[in-house]
Amino acid sequence: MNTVEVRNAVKYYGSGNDPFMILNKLNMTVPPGSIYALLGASGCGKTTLLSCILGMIPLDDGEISVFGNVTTKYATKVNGSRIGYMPQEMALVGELTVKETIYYFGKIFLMDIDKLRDRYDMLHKLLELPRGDQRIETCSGGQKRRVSFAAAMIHEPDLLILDEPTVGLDPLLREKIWSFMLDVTSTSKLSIIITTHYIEEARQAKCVGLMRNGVLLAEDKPMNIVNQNNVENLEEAFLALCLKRGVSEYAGALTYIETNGTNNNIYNTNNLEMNANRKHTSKYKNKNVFASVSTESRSNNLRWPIVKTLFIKVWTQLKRQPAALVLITFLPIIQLFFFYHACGGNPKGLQLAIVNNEIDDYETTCNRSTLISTYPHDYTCDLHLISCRFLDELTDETAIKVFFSSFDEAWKAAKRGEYIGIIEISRNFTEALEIVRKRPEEATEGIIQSSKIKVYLDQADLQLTFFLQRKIYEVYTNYTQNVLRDCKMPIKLDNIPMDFSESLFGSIDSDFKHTMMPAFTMLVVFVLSSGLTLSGIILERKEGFWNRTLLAGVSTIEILSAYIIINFIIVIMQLFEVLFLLTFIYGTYYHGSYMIVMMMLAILGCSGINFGLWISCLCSELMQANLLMSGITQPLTVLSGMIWPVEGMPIVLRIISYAMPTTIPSRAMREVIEKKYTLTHPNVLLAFGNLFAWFFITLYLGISAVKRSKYSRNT
Ligand SMILES: Nc1ncnc2c1ncn2[C@@H]1O[C@H](COP(=O)(O)OP(=O)(O)OP(=O)(O)O)[C@@H](O)[C@H]1O
Repeated sequence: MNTVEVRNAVKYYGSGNDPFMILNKLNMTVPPGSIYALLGASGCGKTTLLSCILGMIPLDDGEISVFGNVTTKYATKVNGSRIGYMPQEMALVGELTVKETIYYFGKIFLMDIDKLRDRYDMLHKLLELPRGDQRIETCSGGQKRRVSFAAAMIHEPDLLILDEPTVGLDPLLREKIWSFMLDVTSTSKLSIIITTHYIEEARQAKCVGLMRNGVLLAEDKPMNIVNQNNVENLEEAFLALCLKRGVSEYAGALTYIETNGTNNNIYNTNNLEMNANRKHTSKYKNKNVFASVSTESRSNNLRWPIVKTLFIKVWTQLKRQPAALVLITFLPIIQLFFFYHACGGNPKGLQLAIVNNEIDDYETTCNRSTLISTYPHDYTCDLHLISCRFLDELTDETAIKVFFSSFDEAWKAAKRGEYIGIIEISRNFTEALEIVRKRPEEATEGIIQSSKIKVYLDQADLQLTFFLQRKIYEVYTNYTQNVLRDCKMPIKLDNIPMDFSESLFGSIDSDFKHTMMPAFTMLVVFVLSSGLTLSGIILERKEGFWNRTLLAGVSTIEILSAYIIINFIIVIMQLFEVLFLLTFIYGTYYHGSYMIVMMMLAILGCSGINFGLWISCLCSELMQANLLMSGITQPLTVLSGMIWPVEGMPIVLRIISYAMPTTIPSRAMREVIEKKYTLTHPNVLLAFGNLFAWFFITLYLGISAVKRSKYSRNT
């Protein structure tokens, strides 16, 4: 039985309307115990063919069998441990050492530790590997290639697929590797498929396949090919074969021609005709009906030794990136620190232009005597230059007063942006107020207007305007209440017949940041856990390590488990940090249950992990994923009700907002904290419903996306 047989393999790349043929009814046979050298110009489809054999990408038509397992519509499974694969790119993890890398592969193949040690020592010597404790990121290109080769060989596979293993190696080492391969293939059933650009080194192979335009021009012993073409060496034979075929480089330049599918070995230029028409109407076009052989995980269950190996690998990677570790540890604290100190504080240093027409000079006129309203000797309560009293209440805490002698001047200065507003008091302010207070029947419209303090505020900055309105109102209330108190009148007589002194929940002087804190904390937890997951997975997929691990027979779920466990630990650590900071450093008052808050944040963190998983499958580049996450974070923030109450949004946005994982849960979290709501309260139950829905939906999206794009496209 041949180790690999490829029959009439057809493979296209490109979109449905513009497919580009890479394999054109290609046939290939790899006998057991042999080295098969696949030669061909760059871009002719060698890697594509190997990927099809490995089951990383499906054929559009044809059949591949590996160890006699023929592909069908549903991929035939081959035990991953029977195959060793060295991809063209390094597909190694920079943070691991040489020894850790090779041991990693040994362990995911569940090798016995003594055997693993022996194999490592043997390969270390044979391949002249760098020191075992040297990190991969510090190895040269050639050293990395040798480590990658050793990793593919460590478990003594039956089939070794090597994509250009000897590039960048010195001739002596190349020779050493070839003699090793010749030795093992002659003494065992090991078959090796090797692609190489060094045509002459392929001389040593038992069989050579010369590939061009999506077909094998020839497949035979090197000497036979040389002899049949009456040339001196393989290079000349390849040239001669190419000249017979024509000049076009790619299979895509050919029109698909049906053949009888039996041209197994030797080139056949007659049954494939050149055609300038690149597009074609093949009945197989983009059908992807045949999946090729795919390596199989050796068990459907989670194998804990493998999960442990994967976990150790992710953890080692993490701890060897100090910057990432510091960020992961301190980012939530940093974000909360900025939030806590930047939000909710009272604006300071605002300047108000004051035009007090009642007095000429505030400093000299408004003194202790003008601040007195009652005269105990005759028990009267006559107001005197009462504007002084109002302005005395208006302290720098609210705004810095800058006096102007005319309204015009103040207006111009405010228009120049020098002042946030103007307060204007009329010339006969006290008199007018006395009339309104004591003889309201005499109060004309003019008198009423004069009795008012006019405030002009810059409405361009609404936050500041609202702040000042509130503060000026407080100043006014203090001022009237003090006057009433001096006059021995009930202070409740101040002019708004409403009392906001009692608060239903929370403190009357509740800080704005306390209101925003739950939504902000939730956003931090969700976005950080997503970001952490997606960056780890995208990098792993991009570097090809993901594919390599899958091809070793590890299941996607096992890889994901390691990520999920490690990210879950990080999320929990971050939660403790956040709660510690909020409770002990910032003294956020927690009346309610810590446990409920922790549970909410933990479920949200897990949803974030799932969400990151999903995004990592949608984007192949980290930059794309980061942009997408930024795009998602912005509406998540705006719609969370943190910046503006959800009740103020249009109905459609309100619905979207309530469906977000941060709106209802953050509201419930605030209610747990301030109103001591328990798990049985409908709002808390609703929040848990929302969080669990997010958890399960994102889990489904994440896992199904990972399964759909099992192998990353970057290899
Ligand atoms: N995912 C893809 N989508 C579209 N085209 C692709 C894809 N992967 C490869 N190709 C194209 O298919 C052709 C064959 O690529 P492949 O990597 O198989 O060539 P190769 O013979 O291995 O080249 P090299 O020796 O340089 O590695 C190339 O033209 C390449 O650009």
